[in-house]
Amino acid sequence: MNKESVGIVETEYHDISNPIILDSGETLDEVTVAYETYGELNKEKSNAILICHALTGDAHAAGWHEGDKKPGWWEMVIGPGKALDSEKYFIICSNVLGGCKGTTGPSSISPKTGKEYGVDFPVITINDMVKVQKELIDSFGISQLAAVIGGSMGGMQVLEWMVSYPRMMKKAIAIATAGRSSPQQIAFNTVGRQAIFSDSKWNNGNYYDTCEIPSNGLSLARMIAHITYLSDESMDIKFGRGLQDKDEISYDFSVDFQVESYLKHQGETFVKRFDANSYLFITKAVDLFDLSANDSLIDGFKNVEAKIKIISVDTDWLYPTEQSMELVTALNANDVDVSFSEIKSNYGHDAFLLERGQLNYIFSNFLSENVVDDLMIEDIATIRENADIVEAAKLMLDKHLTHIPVVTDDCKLIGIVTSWDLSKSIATNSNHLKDIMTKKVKYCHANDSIEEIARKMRKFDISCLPVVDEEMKVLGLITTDQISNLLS
Ligand SMILES: CC(=O)SCCNC(=O)CCNC(=O)[C@H](O)C(C)(C)COP(=O)(O)OP(=O)(O)OC[C@H]1O[C@@H](n2cnc3c(N)ncnc32)[C@H](O)[C@@H]1OP(=O)(O)O
Ligand SMILES: N[C@@H](CCO)C(=O)O
Repeated sequence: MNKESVGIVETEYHDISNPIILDSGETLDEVTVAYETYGELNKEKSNAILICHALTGDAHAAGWHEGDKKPGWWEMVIGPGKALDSEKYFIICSNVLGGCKGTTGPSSISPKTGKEYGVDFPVITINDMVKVQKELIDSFGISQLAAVIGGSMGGMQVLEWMVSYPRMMKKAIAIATAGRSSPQQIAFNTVGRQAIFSDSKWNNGNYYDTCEIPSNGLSLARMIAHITYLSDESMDIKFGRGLQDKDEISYDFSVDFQVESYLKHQGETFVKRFDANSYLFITKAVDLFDLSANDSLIDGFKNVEAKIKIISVDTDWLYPTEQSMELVTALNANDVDVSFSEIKSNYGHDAFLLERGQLNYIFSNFLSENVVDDLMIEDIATIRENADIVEAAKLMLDKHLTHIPVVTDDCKLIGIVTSWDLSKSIATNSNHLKDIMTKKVKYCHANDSIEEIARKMRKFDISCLPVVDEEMKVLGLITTDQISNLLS
């Protein structure tokens, strides 16, 4: 552990009080969500980032569980000073619905039968997983996430969030993923499921009260899947045609090659950490994933509002760059603010779990943005509503101003007066500020992004916005000149 880590963490549990109505039409009662958080939620509840995990991940994304030898699975990007900085953001990661790491899944006890669900667990979708995450986010009283981020199946959840809850996030990053599962992706998952079904110990999903689990089937499913997470190049670099613990080939069916031993190891370690029935339900959810509407991703993305980053990996043949480009094209067609980055890596699909430098760089560039607070002028003149026009004109001349916020005695914004309004007063022969000021004044908040308010100013053709707090008290002003200076 070092100072860049969030340190010792614990998984927490949230019980959802209402039933979850699933896409299949079935309902799930008494759903529990396992989650972890890193950092502090700020007063405005505006700094939360939701991390969505991939197929076999869990809520433990960062830090260390007491006694563990390895940190959480995305330790490389989460922690003090990293792109997902726990000193700046409140980071939440939860285990998905259907999982086996604390959130309700097939190995949980059904409240109806008092026994493990097994294959009586309802078929779930990525949308159902996101519904459960939304319940967790609501329980914190968070009305908008600063960002939702995830890779692979986590990226599918990100895309689902963008479509199902378009106003619930400011930004979204979807990595090594697709808007709909391709036939090849479905094919690999179905072979994995068949491997489990063909293990007699699977016993139609009823193995929880026996001491035998379908380890052969599950480990075979993982070995097949794991090949798709690597690239030919990375296998060649890691193993070549190297032999495992021998100098000569053995002319039998024992393990000869390092790659055989490696895959065996991946299969064996997987069965110690994952439930076979969860594997069935989660891979099925991935297969069913399809965000297109009328067979078109352009139609599917028509309501997206967040600012989006799509990331692919150049050697990922499971979720190839072309699928990411399909997302970018569909988002662009909807005028969504979307950008794209391709990670250069020989790791293949799993690069999103390994490429520390590139991920930190892309994330921090995308997440860091200037907010109004960084730029606004704080030392500003204000004027009371009952002031006369001469007083406003003198103030403008003395302080070289073109805009003065009009405020109540306790400094709450009620209007704005501009040099143009003063010229108007001569033409209309008005003496009182309240007759000429703009009463329906547009304003912004200190934590609004510069991009957002620049758009607002362009839309309403205004050159200056008062900045107010939650009680409408004036904190400062921001002008188009400042924004132009920043951009130049
Ligand atoms: C995304 C989420 O949400 S979390 C889920 C992600 N986690 C996983 O998928 C866990 C399993 N996957 C892996 O380990 C993945 O390969 C990664 C991406 C996480 C790690 O990749 P890398 O650091 O490149 O590790 P690599 O693929 O080389 O595997 C290392 C393991 O293989 C073992 N290994 C390496 N060579 C051999 C060999 N010739 N024979 C047997 N075992 C071998 C290592 O001892 C090590 O074992 P350990 O993990 O039990 O300590
Ligand atoms: N290897 C990762 C990524 C799969 O997409 C996992 O098992 O979750």
